[in-house]
Amino acid sequence: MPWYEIWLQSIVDFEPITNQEKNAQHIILEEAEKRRNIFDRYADPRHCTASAIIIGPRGIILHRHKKLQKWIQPGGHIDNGESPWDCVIREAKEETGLTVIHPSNGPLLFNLSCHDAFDHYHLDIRYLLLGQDTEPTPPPGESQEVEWFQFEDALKIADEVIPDVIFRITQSGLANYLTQFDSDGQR
Ligand SMILES: Nc1nc2c([nH]c(=O)n2[C@H]2C[C@H](O)[C@@H](COP(=O)(O)OP(=O)(O)OP(=O)(O)O)O2)c(=O)[nH]1
Repeated sequence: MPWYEIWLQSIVDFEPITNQEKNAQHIILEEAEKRRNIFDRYADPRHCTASAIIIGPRGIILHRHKKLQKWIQPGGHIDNGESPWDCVIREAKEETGLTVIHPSNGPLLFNLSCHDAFDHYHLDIRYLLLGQDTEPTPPPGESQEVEWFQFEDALKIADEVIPDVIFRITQSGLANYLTQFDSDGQR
């Protein structure tokens, strides 16, 4: 995994803005120190997942997770050898049908969360992705409930993740930046 050291350094460099993020950073670094295979979902019940925080002129994408029956961001388990930043592009495409990209200066780590997930425990690494202003087209088999939400509506419907994420979007000035795009995602 040639990208592993870059990933690890990005977790070390991450600047938490909430206690939840700070605790998650601590847990992920502790696990990474113990073993290198934290991306392998079959190696240990405690493993990394990756999530896509997709934002665009219409706000943020959420989907109603089929098993959880909760509105959360797209994401999932990381394939063997895949980097978390490639994983989020793949999962976003598989779960929403949208074309999404990383910001022009590279993958942007945006939130960390450790949570119970059925019989395992996720160390979830969340990246900001940019989506164009088009309708989601989830393929058959995936949750058909995928929608753009204005940030204030996302706060009402989604779980605990979204307040931290929207706080970071607001703090960074990204919300203002997004309003400068037209419906094709062009400046
Ligand atoms: N299971 C679960 N996932 C969560 C929660 N909160 C949360 O943000 N997620 C995110 C983390 C990952 O991005 C994604 C994991 O979804 P998943 O367990 O269905 O994984 P998957 O898409 O790879 O599907 P599968 O192969 O396990 O069926 O959901 C939660 O409370 N439980």
